[in-house]
Amino acid sequence: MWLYPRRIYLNDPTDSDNEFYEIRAVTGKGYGCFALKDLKRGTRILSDRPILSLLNGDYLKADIEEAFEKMSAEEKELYWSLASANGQDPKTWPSQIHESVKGREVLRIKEQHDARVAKEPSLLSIFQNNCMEQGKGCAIFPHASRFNHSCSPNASFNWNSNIQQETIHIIHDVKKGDEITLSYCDMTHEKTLRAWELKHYGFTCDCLVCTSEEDDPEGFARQSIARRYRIKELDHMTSYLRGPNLELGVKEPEFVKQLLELAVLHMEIGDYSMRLAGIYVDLAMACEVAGDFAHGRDMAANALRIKRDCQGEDSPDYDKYKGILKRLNRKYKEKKAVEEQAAKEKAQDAGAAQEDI
Ligand SMILES: C[S@@+](CC[C@H](N)C(=O)[O-])C[C@H]1O[C@@H](n2cnc3c(N)ncnc32)[C@H](O)[C@@H]1O
Repeated sequence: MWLYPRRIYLNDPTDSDNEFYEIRAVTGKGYGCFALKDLKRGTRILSDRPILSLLNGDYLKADIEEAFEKMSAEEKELYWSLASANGQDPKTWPSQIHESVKGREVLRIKEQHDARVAKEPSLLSIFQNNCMEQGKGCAIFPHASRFNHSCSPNASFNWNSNIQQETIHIIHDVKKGDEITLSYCDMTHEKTLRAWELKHYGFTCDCLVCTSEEDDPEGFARQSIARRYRIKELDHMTSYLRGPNLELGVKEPEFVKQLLELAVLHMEIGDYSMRLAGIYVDLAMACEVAGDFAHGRDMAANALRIKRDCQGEDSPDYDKYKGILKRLNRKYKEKKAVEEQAAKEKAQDAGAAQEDI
């Protein structure tokens, strides 16, 4: 098995050097990644090292140029082979920057705009189109950059700081030949917002969620809109009661029901992400506060499974998730033992009472 690419490829984008997927040209999308075999949820298909990293997320053109100069000749060649979203129509972008935006941010916006509408690809236009988060900064990953977008993706990406690599995991079972996709935007957002988030990549998404018939009340698109709307509504209702405020949340009669509904909606739109894992963690904690350790451990087991499937057992905080499950398991067993002991004593008392009669 060769999960970690053994080399970076030289100006040949179709050389994936990976046993799980191959890279092929896709009409209208440049290249894309296609499964070489059936892949199960949770499979890590890639661990990728950055070729260019920036420590700050608010990078300027000069930061990229400086980092580029430090790269090897091979890496530079590879960088220029990545997709660029230049050549966009300036009329489709706002022509003014709001007066509340100041200093460095003004320069940043101008530089990025110029790179997008320029005729030729540039270091910046390529960076904008391919960069992924790396801790507090961002980076270019040679292999992870080849995955196309879908608003209902079958894989997810994550910077794993423990192993200092970008990982990609399958989040829905994939059939041999299927395209493997990531979501570049927040997939829980509604269509117009998603389109805005994707705008700088210079393409219009044609995935099933974006294109299916919206007029059909029973149709996939309508259901998808309704689900995403309800997710926003439930997020709004529950967010201030979650995490550190959970003890308050548990006192709200509808809170646990709302979190459960939120979990189901995320699964229905295919969002098996860390957000879903977070909902299950809160549900586990809420059950713990309420003394319902049986359901608590089920919720904690769901959270751990999603964490493992999206990020792997070597990801940061994996042990924290495991710890929650372990603690709830222990509390469940202790409570059960106390209940069984109480039941035994009650039965003995009843027996003794019988004998007295
Ligand atoms: C990170 S790159 C992905 C790999 C790229 N297709 C390539 O050939 O290297 C992002 C670019 O891929 C293309 N792309 C990604 N997802 C797409 C989609 N769903 N529809 C059309 N183009 C897409 C766009 O050109 C976008 O700017």
